[in-house]
Amino acid sequence: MQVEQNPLRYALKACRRHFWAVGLFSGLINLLYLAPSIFMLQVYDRVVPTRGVPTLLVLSLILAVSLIVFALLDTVRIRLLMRASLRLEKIAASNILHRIIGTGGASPAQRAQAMRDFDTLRGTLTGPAIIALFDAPWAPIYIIISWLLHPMIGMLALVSSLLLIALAVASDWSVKKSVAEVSQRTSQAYRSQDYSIQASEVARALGMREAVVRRHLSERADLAKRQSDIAGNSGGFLAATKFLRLFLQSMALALGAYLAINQEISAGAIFAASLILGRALQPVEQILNAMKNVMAAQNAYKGLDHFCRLPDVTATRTTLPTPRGRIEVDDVTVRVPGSDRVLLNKLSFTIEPGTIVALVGPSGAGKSTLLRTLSGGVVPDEGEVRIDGARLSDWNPDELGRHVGYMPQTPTLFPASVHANISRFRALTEGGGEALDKEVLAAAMLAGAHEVILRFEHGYDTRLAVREGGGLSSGQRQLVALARALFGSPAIFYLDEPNAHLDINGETRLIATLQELKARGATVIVSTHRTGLLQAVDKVLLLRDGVIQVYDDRAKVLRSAPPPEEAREPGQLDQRGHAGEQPRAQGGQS
Ligand SMILES: Nc1ncnc2c1ncn2[C@@H]1O[C@H](COP(=O)(O)OP(=O)(O)OP(=O)(O)O)[C@@H](O)[C@H]1O
Repeated sequence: MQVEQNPLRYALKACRRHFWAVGLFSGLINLLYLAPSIFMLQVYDRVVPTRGVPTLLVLSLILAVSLIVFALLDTVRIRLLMRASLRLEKIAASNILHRIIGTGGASPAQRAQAMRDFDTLRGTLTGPAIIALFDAPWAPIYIIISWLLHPMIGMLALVSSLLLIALAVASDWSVKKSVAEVSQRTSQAYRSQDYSIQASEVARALGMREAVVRRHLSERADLAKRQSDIAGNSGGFLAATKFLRLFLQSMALALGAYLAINQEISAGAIFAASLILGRALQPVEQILNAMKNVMAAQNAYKGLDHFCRLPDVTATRTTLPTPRGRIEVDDVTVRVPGSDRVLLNKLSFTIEPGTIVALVGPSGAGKSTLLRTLSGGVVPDEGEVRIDGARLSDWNPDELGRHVGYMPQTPTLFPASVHANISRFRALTEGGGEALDKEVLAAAMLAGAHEVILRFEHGYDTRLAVREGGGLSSGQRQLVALARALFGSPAIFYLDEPNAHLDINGETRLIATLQELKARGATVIVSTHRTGLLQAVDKVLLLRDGVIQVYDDRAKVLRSAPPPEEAREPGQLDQRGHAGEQPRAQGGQS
């Protein structure tokens, strides 16, 4: 039997029993809905003509019991749907979150949308839309009963149902495209608004507030216009449906009266016909009322189903031994997603375990892209990266991540304590304790971050704020990120400009850290624009426009004299990776 890879479909399949039960209960509920109509029929046709009070009592009792059972079944039906919603959360949420956090094949926007889509679907499972959908298939019962009352009443019920269904389909068809467009634009607008909130300080400082507000206002005005167009359109259909339902219900009464005058049906059947027809048309009206939710759920399902077709990042892989740190890059090409623009062009090189390599080159050369590719953040379009002979895709990402110390150019710390950040949230998966504290301290000390952290308001327990920078200076963030990279003594390090915000003391300390890593036999690739770090490295890899210009021993690269026409700041590497006269002094560590 083929195992379902798509977590959404798998979870929905796992809820199949709930849905079958809800379907069955819906059938019983809809049968019991007939009780008041039958009661009315009996009262008019049996009780009134015979003046049978005992019969009335018995009928009232039967009606009361039927309605109590009806209410109980309705409660159970809602509970079943709630359970299905919880089950969906239990089965699929973890896998979807893993994909959102762990997949490289989707844009940030798609990933942000995926969980919202999932919540929309879960919400729909407990809302009125789903009840209407489950009631709709039972509408034929009412048509059959109407037919039993009289074929003409049955015909009226059938035609009325078809009319209302046609209206529902037309309504769906007329707004479907705009609803999908508006929901996409709404999420884009929220994202761009979030971004502006983050960048509001810059906007204020540069006098851009008015312009930024105008930009969002025009986005909002466009959205509001589209939303009101949709609401107007759907409102028209809804009003037409209400009119038709009330009119047809009265027509059923009129037809009943006509048939009664001709003595084709009883007096009680007149009212029963009207009630039953009303009930037959109700689900269609309910669906139209809940159309917005139904469409949102449809779009959410489509989006999420598409997202869940991306490769499963939770797939189990064979555990490989701790890597020694041999990195092979074989013919790796990386392009801008969805474009032909090449960022890294057929790169091939090998780094032996225990080697420290400086990655240099002008801005935009592709250094960060290369480090992101090595760390698995970017999947190459061609070629492959191997660690100790195994392709990156053969490693379990979490297991390999434990042996990797990656420090991105923007430190990206999480809004949690400094301790939790450095320990990579290890306490959540393996529990905290003294051993973990020791490891955190060791990493912070090796990074030269210990004294800096002790000066924070609550030391290692200082919580980073949920805002850009988390309340730390750039240099402090970089030190904490370096400590996080060093945590757990990894075998491989990818450090992206770790000295960009460090003062001269910080840089000296970083050189000592690199030397310590070398002594431990770690493999390090460190990108830098400054000459200071070069004294601690074995090799230099010069990248320009995504192509390797030079990859050789440090001594050889530095021996070749810089061309006189390329003037540069002292301490700054030139475009060919050549060093200036002296390291550039930085301001005090912030
Ligand atoms: N997601 C992306 N989409 C489009 N272009 C990208 C993307 N990521 C990087 N680039 C482009 O790739 C090129 C290399 O960028 P990268 O950040 O790797 O350079 P870098 O050598 O690290 O530069 P710097 O020294 O300034 O940090 C740049 O031209 C950049 O515009």
